[in-house]
Amino acid sequence: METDSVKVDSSLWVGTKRYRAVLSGWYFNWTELDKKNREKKTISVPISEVVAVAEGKAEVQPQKRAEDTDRDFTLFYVNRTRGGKRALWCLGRTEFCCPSRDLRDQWVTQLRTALKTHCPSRPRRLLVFVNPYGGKKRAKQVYRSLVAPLFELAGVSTHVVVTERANQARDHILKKDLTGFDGVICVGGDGMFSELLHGVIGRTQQEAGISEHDPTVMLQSCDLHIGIIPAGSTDCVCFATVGVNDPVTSALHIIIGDSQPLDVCSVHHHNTLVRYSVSLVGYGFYGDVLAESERLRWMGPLRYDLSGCLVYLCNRSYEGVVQYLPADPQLSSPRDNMRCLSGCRVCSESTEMLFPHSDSCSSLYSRQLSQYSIGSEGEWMSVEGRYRCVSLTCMSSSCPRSPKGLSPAAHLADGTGDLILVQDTDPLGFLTYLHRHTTSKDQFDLPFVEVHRVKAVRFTLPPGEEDDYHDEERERQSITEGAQGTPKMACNSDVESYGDGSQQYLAAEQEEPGMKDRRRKRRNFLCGLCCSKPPAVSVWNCDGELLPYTEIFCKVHGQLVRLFARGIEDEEGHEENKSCKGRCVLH
Ligand SMILES: Nc1ncnc2c1ncn2[C@@H]1O[C@H](COP(=O)(O)OP(=O)(O)OP(=O)(O)O)[C@@H](O)[C@H]1O
Ligand SMILES: CCCCCCCCCCCCC/C=C/[C@@H](O)[C@H](CO)NC(=O)CCCCC
Ligand SMILES: [Ca+2]
Repeated sequence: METDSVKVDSSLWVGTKRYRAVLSGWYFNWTELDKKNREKKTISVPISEVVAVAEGKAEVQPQKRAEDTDRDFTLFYVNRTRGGKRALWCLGRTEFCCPSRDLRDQWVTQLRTALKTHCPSRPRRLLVFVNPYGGKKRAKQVYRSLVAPLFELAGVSTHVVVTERANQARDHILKKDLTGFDGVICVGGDGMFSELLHGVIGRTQQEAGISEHDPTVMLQSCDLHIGIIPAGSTDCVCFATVGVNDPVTSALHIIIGDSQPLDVCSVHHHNTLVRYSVSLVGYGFYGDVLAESERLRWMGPLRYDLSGCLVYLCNRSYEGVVQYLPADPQLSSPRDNMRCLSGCRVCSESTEMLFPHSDSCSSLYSRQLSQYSIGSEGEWMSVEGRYRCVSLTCMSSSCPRSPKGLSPAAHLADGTGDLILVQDTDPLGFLTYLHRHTTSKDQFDLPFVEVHRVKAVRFTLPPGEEDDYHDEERERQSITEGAQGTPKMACNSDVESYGDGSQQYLAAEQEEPGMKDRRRKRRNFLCGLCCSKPPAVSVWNCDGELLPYTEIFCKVHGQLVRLFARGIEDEEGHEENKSCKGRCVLH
């Protein structure tokens, strides 16, 4: 065996075939040799994608891990397969047989040393929240059978909390001691992710002494990583940041410590924080669909399809004034067909602009303040109209229902969001718009649709609509709350004080005098949509939660949080990998 600080090289057996194995720098390669020692194909695994190195003929399941034949070692690593068009990750496993025990021990030691040296930022201890009621209610099973064995194999220790109520995960992160944890994980859907998002951002701002309510403030970026094991109904955040909603793929991204920054939008009402969003702040169609679907929670993921059809048939549109602060058009555009893939250039270049070297931080801060100050009207654009829907998304928001998403060219970490305005149109036109979310046709190439890349958005009702608005808004609030009252599944938007009570969100139950009386005459939402006088206002859908306010201000915070993910891998790259079941083969 040839050994120096960077290279380990020896002959090994895999089954009946002989290989030349080389550990060099960032890669472990093994090349098949024929009887005349001629090199055939090489399999190459980056050290960053090695999950574990075990002595003997080891298995993933610990109970089967006993066989320690003294010349063998087993390598576990990330392997790529294909799930439809997308790349799924699974666990690769190869048993190597060495000529001697001594050589086996050297290989195991060197590979483990390489792992420690090259992968210092892998999580060692994780706090895991499992929502037993999300999606198809299979989260506990998914975690126990698919994820926990992988964490154990990789030596990641966990503290697991099976939630007993909504907001338990958020409150835990806000209030409990998190010393020693390298990340927080949710096993559930977008709602559970949102709990972690609010907990992590809230806690970081509390510790930094920053008020979350002030929309002009630059929030502190969060160090604690968030991981998502998808087990929900839409799993949009997982799908849009990983490319698939597959628990094993996500578990492997967590284990190898991938890190993907993510833009977050803060939503304010009268200078008070209402909620944070990453995937959708949507008024009109998406708000109405959510409001209706909350009543149908018992149906599970199918609730969105039924409520989507019902709301579509109601043919609603709403008036509004939309003001927006455009992002720099030189950097990117929502219609440039550039997909945000792993290692995205637009996102990397944005990092430098979002976080320039510390000495110029104060000037950036004052620049941002002036950009977002309500007085800098020069840069703001304003449009008024009647809309089928108004949507703001910080990322593509692709999901299994819509594989390219609300805005296919949006970026995960460029500090901007895409504002999509769909003006009132005939039912066929709107159906065409919706249908294009599921095909390769451009959903923005329609005369009644406009899209803008923005940094902030303000939505108000047209002058003169306020009287109607106040009645409708209160009615909506009571409906929102009615939806929250459905069995077990409370919405996130209840008011609670966190720890010292300093950071409190403005939410549904913070009601004005007279609300309780109005709530008594709660009416069926669908009836309100399809019969009698159509409502003048819709409701905002904020990442799957209904907002109790119509007039809102949204600001995008670039790269505010980090996920255990790496963005969507280039699909063409995987086409090449297909021949070797995902591992790179060099000829
Ligand atoms: N033990 C619990 N009982 C009731 N509700 C809970 C519990 N734990 C979490 N929740 C709440 O359930 C809501 C929905 O959960 P989750 O996001 O996991 O599934 P989903 O709604 O089916 O998926 P998606 O959000 O992807 O559509 C979350 O907003 C969360 O706050
Ligand atoms: C004729 C075919 C028509 C098909 C139309 C498909 C349009 C799909 C667009 C998908 C947009 C998803 C945006 C993500 C929203 C999530 O943050 C949120 C929480 O999970 N989900 C919903 O609100 C659930 C919202 C569900 C909307 C349908
Ligand atoms: Ca973005």
